[in-house]
Amino acid sequence: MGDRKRVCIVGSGNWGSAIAKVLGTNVKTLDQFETQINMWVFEEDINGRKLTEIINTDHENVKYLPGHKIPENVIAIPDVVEAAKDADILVFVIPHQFLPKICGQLKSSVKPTAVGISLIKGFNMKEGGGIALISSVVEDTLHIPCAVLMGANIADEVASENYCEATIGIKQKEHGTLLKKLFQADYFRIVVCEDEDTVEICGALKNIVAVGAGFADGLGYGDNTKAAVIRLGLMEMVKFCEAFYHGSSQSTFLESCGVADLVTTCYAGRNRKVAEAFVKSKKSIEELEKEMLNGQKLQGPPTAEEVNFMLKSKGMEDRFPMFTAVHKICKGQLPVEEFINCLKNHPEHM
Ligand SMILES: NC(=O)C1=CN([C@@H]2O[C@H](COP(=O)(O)OP(=O)(O)OC[C@H]3O[C@@H](n4cnc5c(N)ncnc54)[C@H](O)[C@@H]3O)[C@@H](O)[C@H]2O)C=CC1
Ligand SMILES: O=C(CO)COP(=O)(O)O
Repeated sequence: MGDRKRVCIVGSGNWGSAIAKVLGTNVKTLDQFETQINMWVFEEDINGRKLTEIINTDHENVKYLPGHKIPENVIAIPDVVEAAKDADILVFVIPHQFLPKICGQLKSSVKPTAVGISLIKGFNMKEGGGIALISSVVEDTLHIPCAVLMGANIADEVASENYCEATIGIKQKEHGTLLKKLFQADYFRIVVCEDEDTVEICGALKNIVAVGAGFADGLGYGDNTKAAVIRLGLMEMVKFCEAFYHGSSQSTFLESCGVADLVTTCYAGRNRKVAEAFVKSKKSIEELEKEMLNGQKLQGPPTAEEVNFMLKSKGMEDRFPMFTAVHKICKGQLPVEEFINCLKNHPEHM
């Protein structure tokens, strides 16, 4: 029993709650893990009841994943330090903009032998310029290794147990087998890949492309246009890895974290949906996020801003016309009607 690993899920939004279902179910039958999983919940009041109390009593996250039960061995805890203090495996799954603050709170309390895995899609802007991977924020702040899990994983579909795949990116091969055991289910198939940076960058960048796909939908273009947006987006993702993260393997883009996540998000994700409404309603992205997502967060627009922060500082905006146009449109610096024009002279066509 002493060797059983304790798991803590840091986050309980739409994806956090779906993954709690996967992990809570898995640990009940695996002797490598303790059967209780702590889940940190950003506390809020829902019709006079605390969300932690609702999850611990009714076993459902009624706000962020309604209609799906969370196993009763997943315990919701409102204090992140308390939730994480004995954990051997920390699963990070919160909107990326909140991660630095949470890591700051955890800084001096996580086990030095713990291992992290980030399911978070986005980057972190560095104070002195440039951007950092979310996994490296975890590693640098908590001084533990951090793997990533990315894939074509719309949370509600995973919670419904519809067959899908995901990619674990991990540099420390020795932890890969254990993490795969923890996450893999009959309907959720995992491939472990050592090209961790590329896996993570794919997950972050595809949300920018999804915003572009939503713009194309909102402007009334059809499926050929959407396919072109997806393809050019993929080319920019590949080029981004070549320019800034050496050693990417082309085959990583063929894993679930690459092409598959792009496709699912460009057809069925929240970024696509809100971007389409942005074109049709003329409201701001911020207003629409509040109106349409009931507390869930978009990762595409802030990621476009983070990427632009770096591209602009390096004078490289022209080499990434889609990433640049998405950012400028979200910020009101470019009319959305110009989106397709920005793609007509893409470096891919020169
Ligand atoms: N939802 C999905 O289908 C998928 C999401 N992801 C990624 O997983 C990450 C987490 O996404 P979701 O679980 O969907 O989150 P979400 O979009 O449901 O966000 C809501 C969560 O953020 C929390 N929150 C709100 N304000 C906060 C604050 N100030 N500090 C800390 N937390 C706060 C809320 O309590 C809630 O748990 C994101 O990076 C997302 O891109 C990845 C794959 C699928
Ligand atoms: O990352 C996702 C699917 O893998 C979810 O994308 P959205 O945040 O656009 O819903």
